[in-house]
Amino acid sequence: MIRHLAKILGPAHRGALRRYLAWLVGYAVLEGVAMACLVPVLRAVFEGDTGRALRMLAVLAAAVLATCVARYQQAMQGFRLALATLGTLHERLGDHVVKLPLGWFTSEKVGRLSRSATTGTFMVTNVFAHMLTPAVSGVVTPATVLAAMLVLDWRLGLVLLVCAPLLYATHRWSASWIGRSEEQRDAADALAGSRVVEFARNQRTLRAFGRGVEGYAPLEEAIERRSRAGGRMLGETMPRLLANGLAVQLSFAALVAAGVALALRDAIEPVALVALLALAARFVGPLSEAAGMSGMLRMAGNDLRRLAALFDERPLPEATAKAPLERPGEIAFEHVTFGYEEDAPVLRDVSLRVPPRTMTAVVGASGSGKTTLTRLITRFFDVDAGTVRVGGADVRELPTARLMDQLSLVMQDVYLFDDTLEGNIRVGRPSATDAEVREAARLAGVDEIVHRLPQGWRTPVGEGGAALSGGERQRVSVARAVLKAAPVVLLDEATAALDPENERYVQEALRTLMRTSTLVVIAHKLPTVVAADQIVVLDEGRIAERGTHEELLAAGGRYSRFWEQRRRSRGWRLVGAGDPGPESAAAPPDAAASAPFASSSAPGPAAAAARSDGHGDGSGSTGAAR
Ligand SMILES: Nc1ncnc2c1ncn2[C@@H]1O[C@H](COP(=O)(O)OP(=O)(O)OP(=O)(O)O)[C@@H](O)[C@H]1O
Repeated sequence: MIRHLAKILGPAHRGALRRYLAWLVGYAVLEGVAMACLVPVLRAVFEGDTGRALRMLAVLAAAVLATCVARYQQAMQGFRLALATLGTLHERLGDHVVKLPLGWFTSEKVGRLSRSATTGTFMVTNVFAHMLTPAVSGVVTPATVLAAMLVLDWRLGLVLLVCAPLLYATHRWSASWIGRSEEQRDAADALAGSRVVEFARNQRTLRAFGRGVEGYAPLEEAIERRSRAGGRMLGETMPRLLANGLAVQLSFAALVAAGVALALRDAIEPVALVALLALAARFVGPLSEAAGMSGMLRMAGNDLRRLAALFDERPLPEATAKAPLERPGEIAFEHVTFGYEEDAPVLRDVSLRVPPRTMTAVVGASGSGKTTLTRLITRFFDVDAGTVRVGGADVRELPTARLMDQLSLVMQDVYLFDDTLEGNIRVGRPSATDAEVREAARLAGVDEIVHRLPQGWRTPVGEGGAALSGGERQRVSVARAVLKAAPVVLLDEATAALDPENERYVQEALRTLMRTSTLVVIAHKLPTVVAADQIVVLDEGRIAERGTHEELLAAGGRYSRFWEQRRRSRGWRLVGAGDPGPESAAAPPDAAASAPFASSSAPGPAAAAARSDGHGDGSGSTGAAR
């Protein structure tokens, strides 16, 4: 836990952390010493030695005072560290994640980051403010009491020493069980909470399908799991708490038995025995307090581990020297092999040159590696073998900012900031003039949206662009790319989801972009594929074919087979899976035609393509296969 805290706080607070821990340990030792001082005081009182009693009382008072000072110091330093965490952790997290490769930002990892930035930060502050003190004094104070006992009466100290491993083992055993079951109950609580939110969020869908609360299995299951976890926690906690108590009682009984045996043989004075037993009773107090916090401590430990793991994520090596961009706008893949997992290449020995100001359409079945190809250009990940070049320079030798200056991205999942329409386009080039922003918007067809919106350019688009349709968001994204005018534009042509009007604007903007930029398009639409200067057909991570539309048709290979399929698909219709007849057609004939390279191996679950003559083979797939 301490190691994780040091990592989370960063080098700037390591000194403060060390000082805090020193005060904390000092406090726990002093607490034990103060308890031990009680023994000589009681002895002197019972023996009627007032002078010695007063002297020992003064020592006890000094020990108590020192304990108070140490307690105050460690509490203040703990609060200061908690405040420092609150003040700087988000900034440190931000500084760190901004250096991580873009490929790191999967939805799962972003979700984890968001949890760590909220509950994790809260937990770190809580650890300093409330948890570390009982956790440390639960070990250090009993150890000090034991040492004092050995000094004051080695025989009773020895009995305690023999009992200590039993107490420690029982404590660890029960704490880990209690912690685990509290953790499970907490996880079940969190799951039930998120299911309720999900249930509320999806009311429209659920009601549309006539599903009430009693019919929503994930929520029912989560509630059931939560009550099971609660019951299990009770069932598992009680016997372990009892076992813990029993170990304490047994140890105490052993100590009393040994003390009485010694007293009967006059080997110890009854007064001293009472005082030592009082000290022994203090031995178990901090242990019990730490045991009571075991669940919280375990959960805090998990949160700290997750936060520390975030700081362990390593950025890709950043180039310091600027490699010259000798061939601006050119992209080259030289024998590139890459896989997300070891020994599972997704791209295999890919070599490709995209000349400046040309358009390359990348096509291929779902999972063939099209998106991965574009991710390597943006250096989301580093290649396993070979080289990816942008503007003639190895992307690994370009500082991130310089590489990003060369690229514009228009991807499927367009994210708009909770800002005005204008502000969202300006993201493409913050220094652009108003006239340039308007021109980019006009080219991408955004001005047409502006006229319809109540506050025109100043209309807020809502978080994530919620106030706009998917097609409109895509147009804003294209406008950003037009405004940025980067030498290379990477575009995932998600136009399968666009209506004809949106699609027309996007196609027009593509033509504009082609005049100034190199375009690499993950193509879904035939007009894009046909207009491309070169078409790259990917098949299981390899370039299966490359050439112009005419060249590939003439070659009579995979591309021409897809083309032929498209040609025949003019008479196809989309029917629901399991639907017996072609007459329940759901899409216009050219819906299938727009996705010539949708997967033939994995047709979409919701729709299967069938020829209108009833001989469907599924290979036409859906237009929205991506
Ligand atoms: N972040 C990731 N981690 C692990 N595997 C991944 C990741 N992204 C993609 N893959 C896998 O890599 C392979 C290629 O994926 P990629 O997205 O490049 O294909 P694609 O041709 O773009 O497919 P689609 O047309 O369906 O989007 C697939 O098998 C996919 O499951």
